[in-house]
Amino acid sequence: MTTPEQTLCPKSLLIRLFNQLGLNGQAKNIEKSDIKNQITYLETYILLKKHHVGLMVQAIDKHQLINTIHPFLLLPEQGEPLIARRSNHQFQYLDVQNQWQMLPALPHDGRVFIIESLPSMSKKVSAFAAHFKKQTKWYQPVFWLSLLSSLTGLAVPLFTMAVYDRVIGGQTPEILPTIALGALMALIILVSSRLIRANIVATSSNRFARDLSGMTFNRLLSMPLMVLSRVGLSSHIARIRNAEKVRSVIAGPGGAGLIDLPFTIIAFVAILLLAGWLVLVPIGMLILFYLIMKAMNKFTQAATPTISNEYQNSLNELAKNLLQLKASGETDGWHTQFLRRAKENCRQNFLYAKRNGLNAAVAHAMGLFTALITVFTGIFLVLNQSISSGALIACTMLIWRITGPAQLAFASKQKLDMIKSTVQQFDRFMEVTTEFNELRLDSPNLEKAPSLSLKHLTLRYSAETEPALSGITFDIEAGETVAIIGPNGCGKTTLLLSAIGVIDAQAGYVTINNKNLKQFDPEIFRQWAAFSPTNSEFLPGSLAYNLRLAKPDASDEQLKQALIDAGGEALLSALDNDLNANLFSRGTSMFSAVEGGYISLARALLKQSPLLVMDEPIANRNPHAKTAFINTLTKLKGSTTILFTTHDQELIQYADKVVILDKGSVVYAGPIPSNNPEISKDSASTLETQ
Ligand SMILES: Nc1ncnc2c1ncn2[C@@H]1O[C@H](COP(=O)(O)OP(=O)(O)OP(=O)(O)O)[C@@H](O)[C@H]1O
Repeated sequence: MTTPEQTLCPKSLLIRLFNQLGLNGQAKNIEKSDIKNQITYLETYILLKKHHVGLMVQAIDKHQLINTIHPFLLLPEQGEPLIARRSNHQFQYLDVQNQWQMLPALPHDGRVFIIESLPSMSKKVSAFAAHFKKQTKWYQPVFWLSLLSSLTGLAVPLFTMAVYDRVIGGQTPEILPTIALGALMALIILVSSRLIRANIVATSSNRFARDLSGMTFNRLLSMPLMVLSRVGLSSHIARIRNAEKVRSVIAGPGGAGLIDLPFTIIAFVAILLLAGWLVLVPIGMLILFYLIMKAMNKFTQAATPTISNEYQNSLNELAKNLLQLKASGETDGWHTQFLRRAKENCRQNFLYAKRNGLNAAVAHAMGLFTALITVFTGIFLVLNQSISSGALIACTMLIWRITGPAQLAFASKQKLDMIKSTVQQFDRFMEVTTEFNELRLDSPNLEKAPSLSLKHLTLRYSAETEPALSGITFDIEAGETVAIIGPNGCGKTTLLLSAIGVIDAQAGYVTINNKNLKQFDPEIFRQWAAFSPTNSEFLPGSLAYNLRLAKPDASDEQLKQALIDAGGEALLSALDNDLNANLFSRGTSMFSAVEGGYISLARALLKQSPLLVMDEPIANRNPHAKTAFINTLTKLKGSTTILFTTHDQELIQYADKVVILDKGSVVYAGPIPSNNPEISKDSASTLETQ
C-alpha cells in the first residue's frame, strides 16, 4: 500500500493541475518557487491546502468521480500520477502536450485527490448550479423545440383569421384546402416538437435527479458518524428525496409551462403585428394579473398547514408503539391527543385547500377578463377598420397563450420556492466536512496483532450532558485481551467506538502501533478492524448475504464455522443449516436480540482481523453458546488484540487486563486484582477496594 512518504508527484504535474483549475497565478508561483521537482503526496496535499483548494482524498471509485466538477489528480498504486477529468460518463486524462485524451479505464487501486472548491472565488459557487450545468447540452435542443412549438402554436389563430377574413369575407372557398393543409402541418410539427421536448426534459431531469441522489448518498457515506447520528435518519432520507422533488418539478406538467413562459413574447409580437397598439391591453392586464396574484398568493400562504409534522409524528408513534399501546391497554390519553392533532390537521388543510381554490378561481377569472377586455377594445379598432374581424378573433385566441403560462407560473410559485430551498439545503450539505477532507493515507498492518494506546480521550455527546468519556488513558499491549467493565451508562460502548475511530473524541487521541488513528484511511481501517456491536443491523437478504458483508469472498464453510465459533450453532440448526434462509421472511421484529448477536459476532470473527473489538459479546447467552464463544476467545488469545465490554463474571476471568470505568473515567486498569477475582457485576465492589 502506498504511503505518503514513498510516492512522488512531479512538480510539473502540479503546475499543470493549477493551470487546469484556472489558478494560473498560483501555477506561476509554484513554478518560480524552490519546491523540489518530485514531491510526496503529503507535500502535494499540503501545497493544495496552502492555496486554499478544497479537496477530498479517497480510494479511486468511479461512482464518486462521475459526479466531479473540476479536474482531479489520480494517484494510481502502479504507474504515474495523472490529471484527469470527467467527460459525461467517461474519463479523460491530460497528456504531455496538454491535450485531453480518453482514459480507457480508471486504475483499480490508488488514491484520488478530488478537487471540491477553488480559492479566490469572489462569489460562492453553488454546488447545485455546478452540477446542473452538466445538463447544458440539453439547453439548445429544448430552446429550439420550444421556439418551434411556440411558432407553430400560432397556426390555429392565424388559420381562423384567414378563414374569417379571406374565405368568408373574401368569398374564396377554393383556398380553404390550402389553408387547412398548412394549419394541419403546423399542428403536426407542434405536437411532435412538444413530444420530443417532453422526452428530452424527462431524460435530463431524471439524470440530474439521479446524480443528485448519488452525490447525496456518497456524501452521507463519507460524513463522520458523529455528524450522521446527530442529524438523524429522517432528515438524511429527506435529503435524498429532495432530488426526487426537483425531478418532479422539472419533468412534471408544470415544468413544461415554465419553460414556455419566456416564449409568450412570441404571442405578444403576433398581437402587435396583427392589431398594433391593442397589444397594450394584454400587457396592462398582465401587470394587473401579477399584482393581484401576488396578494392572493400571500393570502394563501398565510394558511399553510403548520400541524402536518406533529400529525405525522403521531402516525409514526402509532406505527412504532402499536404493540405497547395494545399491551398496556391505556390508550385513552394517546387517543385524545391523536384525535386533537387529526382534527386540527383536517381544519388547517381545509382552510388551505379553500384558499388555493379561491386562488385558482381568481387566476382563471383574470384570464377571462383579459380576453374580454381585449375583445371590447378590439371592437373599436374593427369598427374603425384599423384591423379586420379575423385579426381580432386571432388576437383573442392568442391571449390564452399569454394568460395560460402566467397562471401556471403563479400556481408553480410554491414549487419554485421549494426548489430554491432545496438548492440552498443541497449547497449547505455539500459544504459539510467529510472524513476524506484530511489526508489519511496510512493503512494498518494486516498480519500482526497491534498495540493500542488511548490518551486523555474526552467526549461529550452534547454540550448539556456530562462527558461520556473523561480523560481516558490506558495502554493495550499487542495480543492482549482486555475487558472493559463498569456500571450501565459508564461509557463502555463509547470507549470502544472511539478506540476504533467510529466516533471522534473532542480531546485526546488513540494510537495503533504508535501511529495516530487519524493517519489511517478511514475506509481501509474499518474494513481491517473487526467490530461486533451490541445491536446488530441487518440488510434485507439471506443469512449468507448478511454474513458476507464482513468478508465477501468467504466460503459457505467459513460462514458456518464463524457462526459456530460465535456460539450460534443453535441458530444454524433452527435455520436447517440453510445459509440462504431469508432473515426477513420471519419478520425483523421477530428476530431475537441474542440471535442477532450471533450474526454480528460471526461477522467480526469472519474478518480474522488481528484487532477484535466486541460490545457485550455474550449478553443473555445460554451456557452452551457461552462456552462455545469462550473456546473461540481462548484460541484467539495472544495472536489477536482483543477488546470487549461485558457484565459477565466468567468472561472477565479470560482477560489479561481489566479496565474499570465509572462515570466516563478509568478507575482501574491492570491485571485482574488477585485479591479480588470476583469482580461484581457492576464492579462496585472492585471500586470500593481501589
Ligand atoms: N448517541 C448518543 N447520544 C447521546 N448520548 C449518548 C449516546 N450514546 C450514549 N450516550 C450517553 O453516554 C453515556 C455513556 O453511554 P455508553 O453507551 O457508552 O455506556 P455503557 O457503559 O456502554 O452502557 P451499557 O452498559 O448500558 O451498555 C450514557 O450516559 C449514555 O446515555
